[in-house]
Amino acid sequence: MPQIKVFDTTLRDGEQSPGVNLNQLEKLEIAKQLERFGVDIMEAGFPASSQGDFEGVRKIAQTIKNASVTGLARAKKSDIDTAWEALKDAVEPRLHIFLATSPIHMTYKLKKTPEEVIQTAVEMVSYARQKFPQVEWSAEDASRSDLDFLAKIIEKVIDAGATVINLPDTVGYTTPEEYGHLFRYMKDTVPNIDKVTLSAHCHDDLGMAVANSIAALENGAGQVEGTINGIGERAGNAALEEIAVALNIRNDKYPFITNLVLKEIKRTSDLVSKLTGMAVPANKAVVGRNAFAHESGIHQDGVLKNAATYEIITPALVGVQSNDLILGKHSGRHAFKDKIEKLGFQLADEKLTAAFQAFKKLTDRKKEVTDDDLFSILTEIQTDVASIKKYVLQAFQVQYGSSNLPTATVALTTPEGTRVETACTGQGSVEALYNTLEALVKEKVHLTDYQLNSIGQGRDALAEAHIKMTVNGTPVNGRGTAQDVLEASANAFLNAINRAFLLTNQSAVKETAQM
Ligand SMILES: CC(=O)SCCNC(=O)CCNC(=O)[C@H](O)C(C)(C)COP(=O)(O)OP(=O)(O)OC[C@H]1O[C@@H](n2cnc3c(N)ncnc32)[C@H](O)[C@@H]1OP(=O)(O)O
Ligand SMILES: CC(C)C(=O)C(=O)O
Repeated sequence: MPQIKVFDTTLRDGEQSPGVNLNQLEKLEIAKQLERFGVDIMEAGFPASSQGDFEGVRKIAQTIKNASVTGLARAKKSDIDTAWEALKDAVEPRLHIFLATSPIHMTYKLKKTPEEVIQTAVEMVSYARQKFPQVEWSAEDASRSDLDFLAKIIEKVIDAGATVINLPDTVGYTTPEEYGHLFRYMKDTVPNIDKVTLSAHCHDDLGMAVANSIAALENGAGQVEGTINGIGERAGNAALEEIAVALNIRNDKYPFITNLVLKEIKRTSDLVSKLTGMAVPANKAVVGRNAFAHESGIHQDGVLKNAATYEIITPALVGVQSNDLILGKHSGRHAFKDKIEKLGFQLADEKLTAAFQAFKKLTDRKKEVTDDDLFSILTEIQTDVASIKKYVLQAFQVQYGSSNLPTATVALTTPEGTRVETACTGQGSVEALYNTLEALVKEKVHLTDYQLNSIGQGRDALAEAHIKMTVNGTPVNGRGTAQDVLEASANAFLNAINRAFLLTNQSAVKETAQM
């Protein structure tokens, strides 16, 4: 059975989702989880696009040992040089250069003739090969490019040293039949095509990204690109977890193998959703909350008699477990450390102590502490930049009644260490709380989105709030977890402001990432 390579771009194309901004610690946590998931290549960012992206790619390149780390570059020497500085310490430095080949992109965006595009692509790939052992070249908007022009440029770029040729459906326009034909055509037409791996990269604008990716594999692609939960520019990219499970369950039809560890799917999906603030729709294939739920009587009856009547994927295959009860109130540090390592976390001593204290505090308030609860606490602590001065919630109280005006009283310590407190009203409890927090902080904030979810099930489930706001005009996300919804909301508000400090103080993230 042909082995195909899986190229994850959650940290680059996925991060291009509107409203997503990950800091370096968060990117590093996702990268470590992608390594556990078994991706062959991970695109860690676009190093020339910002100092933060450069540092994030560099840290991931230095840390990840079991996957090839790559970064994106335009067909420009300065982008390639910057990418080399970020990637040179990777186990197998790899560059991803793109240049558009469709008439509309060449004419209006690049303002280049087709001959100039060929010349630039050839020069830049050969320049990149002087540094990088692996160079992927992407013909941006390949699916709307002229087939013969595409065949010509691909042949020349391969001669210039490209090792992978990617044919993206950049705007999500193609159909499975057309996209399959594109790959077959290049296989049959380009004389030196067997020297390289062909790669598929699909967007979901018409809801066909996964089907198109699989059509490419059936027609000669040896690599498939996508993101976790299908996040990405506009309607997103092909969802890697869906491709992985489709290839596994329908191996009779799609006889390809990958290095992916399917039981890491759920955890990878949860982590990406939590850190990006992009909730997974309940009905999403493979990882949605309802993917394994059976609601109607006839289905339930069938499943009770034989689960295979209505279940083509077992929850265990993708790592969805019945929430095991875990450590309790009287558990000690050793058992706790053992458990968190099984959950895939490695915490430095200081963070381990903080995690243990948070766990103990939770056992006082919550009857059952589940793997999901622990995962949430540990992710928060692992991605906390302890060295930065920040706002800390000291205490709060909200008075709410159907016949009086909701009022919140809040006490905080400011980044300078001063305790401040005040009270404000609002139309509802959250508004009263947010008005009070806004009155206490110096920054000018504007809330643009607010979402509340529960982690796990049951009345005592932890609450998780995700918000989007602008802080002094800069868009940031915030998230907060607590047993109480209002406390989770307050934490999310302060988390957003504290994360905004990080955008202006990347060195603090760098120090913490080194711990
Ligand atoms: C299909 C994709 O997903 S491609 C990746 C898209 N991702 C991103 O754009 C996110 C990161 N981008 C950024 O931070 C910024 O756009 C930067 C730093 C890369 C560039 O910023 P700026 O220098 O301000 O340029 P801006 O983004 O406005 O315009 C892009 C320029 O790159 C050119 N360009 C676009 N693609 C390429 C390419 N593949 N190779 C060379 N030049 C290119 C455009 O023609 C334009 O050039 P011009 O200024 O001569 O008209
Ligand atoms: C850079 C390329 C591969 C891309 O993201 C696209 O074309 O969608």
